[in-house]
Amino acid sequence: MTQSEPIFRMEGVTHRYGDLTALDDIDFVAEDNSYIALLGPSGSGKTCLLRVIAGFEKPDKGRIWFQGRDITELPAHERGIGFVFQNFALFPHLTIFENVAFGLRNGAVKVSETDIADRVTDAIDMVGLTGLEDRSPDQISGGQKQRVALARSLVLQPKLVLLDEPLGALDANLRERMQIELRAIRERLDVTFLHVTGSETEALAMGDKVAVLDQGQIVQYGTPDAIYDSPAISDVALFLNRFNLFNGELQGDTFVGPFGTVPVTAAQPNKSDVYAIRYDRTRIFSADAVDLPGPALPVRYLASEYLGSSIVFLFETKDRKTVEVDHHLSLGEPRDLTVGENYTLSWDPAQAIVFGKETAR
Ligand SMILES: Nc1ncnc2c1ncn2[C@@H]1O[C@H](COP(=O)(O)OP(=O)(O)OP(=O)(O)O)[C@@H](O)[C@H]1O
Repeated sequence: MTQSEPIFRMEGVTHRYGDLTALDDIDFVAEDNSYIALLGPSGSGKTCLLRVIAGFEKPDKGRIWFQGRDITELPAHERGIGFVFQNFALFPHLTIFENVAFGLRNGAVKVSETDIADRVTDAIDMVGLTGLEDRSPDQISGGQKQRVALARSLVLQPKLVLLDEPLGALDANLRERMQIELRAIRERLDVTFLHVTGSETEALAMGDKVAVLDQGQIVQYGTPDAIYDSPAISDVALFLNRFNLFNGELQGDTFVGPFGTVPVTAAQPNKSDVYAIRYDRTRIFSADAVDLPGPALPVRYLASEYLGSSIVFLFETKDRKTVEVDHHLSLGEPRDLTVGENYTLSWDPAQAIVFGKETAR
């Protein structure tokens, strides 16, 4: 992948629905030829952001540039930005071939029948559907419909394609396969994909970069590694679903939490005081262990779940908060635990991330 000039840029974009600010002063840049995942919880403004970029909604404030041109006032059909909807939105009365050809036949620029045939054939080949051209949408599977929707967009040779939860309607197996295919298809074309998802696993697996949206603001934008290793605020750590988060109080260079008072060397600015430690960095000790690597959190063991390459252990603190430990099986067999028994959880304090209303002194 090459990272070059941004193909797309928005500055200060705000969009309101009545009193509700769905997009709040968003600055966002998308590089040419890259896969960007847009992650956020339900209602954070993901769809609204895509609709504003596509031109289906006009922002109340701010400007949008695409391929060096200000497109803020340009209607959707003149933007040259592709859009793949979650529900595929195929025309049921048209064949697969005609569904893919639709944009070429109905676009502003007249395209010859020979060119239509060539481009549609190429696009259908690109998404691996050669041979199914004459079927109708009700004669193909969900995954194949998704590919037709993608081919219909790619045939117009856009430089930016917006995908709104493109894998949301597929079952888990197919979703994983399509994740790999979507990345492979994009890599073969000189195109940027902006892929909206509510799934942190999907965002981290697919994006060259991930933008995290929260309450209409992009709160973090970086590589999956950077987001995973250093979430900017505690809400990002929460969406990632890989951190135990403890509320408490940051007092100068100590944090007072359910594990007692522990020293803190640095804290990230946040709306509240939160201590975060990753599931896979939390370790299990017996209740009376003394030789701990760091803080001591007393817990009761609840249950475990086998996930193939790791085992997830669930515990409960005294104030009934669930705490998770991920034990990767490459580290060897985990210890035997008894449901209902007390244990101590601990971790290397250097691996914790502390968020605070005031930064640590
Ligand atoms: N047409 C509309 N009129 C009024 N409010 C709207 C409209 N569309 C969206 N909203 C509101 O704007 C906010 C952002 O909505 P949006 O659909 O962009 O969220 P989302 O992140 O895509 O959520 P989801 O993952 O559930 O689809 C929400 O609070 C939503 O209720």
